[in-house]
Amino acid sequence: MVEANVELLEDEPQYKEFAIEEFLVRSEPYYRPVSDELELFQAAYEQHIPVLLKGPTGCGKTRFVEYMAWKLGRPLVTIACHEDLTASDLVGRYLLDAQGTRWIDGPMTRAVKAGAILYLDEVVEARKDTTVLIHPLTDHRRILPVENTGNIIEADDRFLLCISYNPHYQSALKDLKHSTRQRFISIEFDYPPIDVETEIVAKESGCNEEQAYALARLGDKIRNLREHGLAEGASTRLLIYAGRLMTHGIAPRRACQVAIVWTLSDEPELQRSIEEVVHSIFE
Ligand SMILES: Nc1ncnc2c1ncn2[C@@H]1O[C@H](COP(=O)(O)OP(=O)(O)OP(=O)(O)O)[C@@H](O)[C@H]1O
Repeated sequence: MVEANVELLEDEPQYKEFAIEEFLVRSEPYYRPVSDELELFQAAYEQHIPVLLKGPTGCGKTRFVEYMAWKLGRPLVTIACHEDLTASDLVGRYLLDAQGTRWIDGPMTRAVKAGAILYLDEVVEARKDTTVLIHPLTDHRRILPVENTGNIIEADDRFLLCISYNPHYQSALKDLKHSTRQRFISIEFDYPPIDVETEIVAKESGCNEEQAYALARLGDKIRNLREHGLAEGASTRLLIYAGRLMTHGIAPRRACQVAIVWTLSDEPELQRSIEEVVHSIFE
C-alpha cells in the first residue's frame, strides 16, 4: 500500500514544507480593470462558485488573480499545469527521510486547508486524474478526498478554485469536458481596447504615452493579421517587453522586431507582414 507511493526525500524544493503565509500577496499588484471582472470574481468568491478564466496568452489573467487574492486577503497558490502533473503532485505523497516515512501535503491540499485561492493555470494540460480531484472540490461537497491516506478534507470556507484556459490552444484531444467546465462560471478575457492597453503598457514598461499608444495600436493591427495565418496575436506582455526595451534606449523598430516580430513567427513571409505593420506605425 504505502510503499508504492513512497519517494525518497531529496533536497528538492517542491518537497520542502512551506508556510501558507508565504503565499500572501503582500503589496497591491497593478491591475487595470477592463470590464466588471472585479465584481464578478468577488461575487463568485463570496458565493463559493469556482471561476474559469478564458483568454489568450498574456492578456492579464494571472495578474487579475494576483490582484483579487490581494484584495480578498487570501494566499494565492498557483500551479502551472503540464502533461506530467499527476494527482499526487497536487495532493501530496509519502516521503522517506532520515526519520522514516511521512506524509507531505501537496499544494492543493495546503490551499484547501488554508482557505487559499488555488489557481490552476492552463488546466487542460494536466493529466486526466487531476480532474477527478477537481470535481468533488467544485460542487456542493467542497471536499478533497486524499486517496493515499484515506482522508477526506473539507475545504476551508475561504477556499476558491480558479482555473485558466486558452481556447485558441484547444484541440479535440485536449479540451475541458463539459462535466468539468460546467462546475465553473467563466469570465472571458481578451486584449484590452487601445486606450486601456496604452495605459497598461505605459505603466508597466515606463515608456512615454506616445510610445505606449503606438504599441497599443500595433498590437491591435497585428491581432487583425490572425486571418493571414498568425496563430496568436501580439500579447499585452509582448507590447510591454517592446516598451521596456524602448525605455532602455533601443530604437522602436528594433525593439518591436525582437520583442514582437521574431517572437510571433518563424515564417519569413509572416514576419515581413508584421514588420510592415511595425514600419507603418514607427516611421
Ligand atoms: N488589465 C491589466 N492590468 C495590468 N496589467 C496587465 C493587464 N493586462 C495585462 N497586463 C500586463 O500583461 C502582463 C501579462 O499578463 P498575465 O501574465 O496576467 O497574462 P496571462 O493572461 O496570465 O497569460 P498566460 O495565459 O500566458 O499565463 C502582466 O504581467 C501585466 O504586466
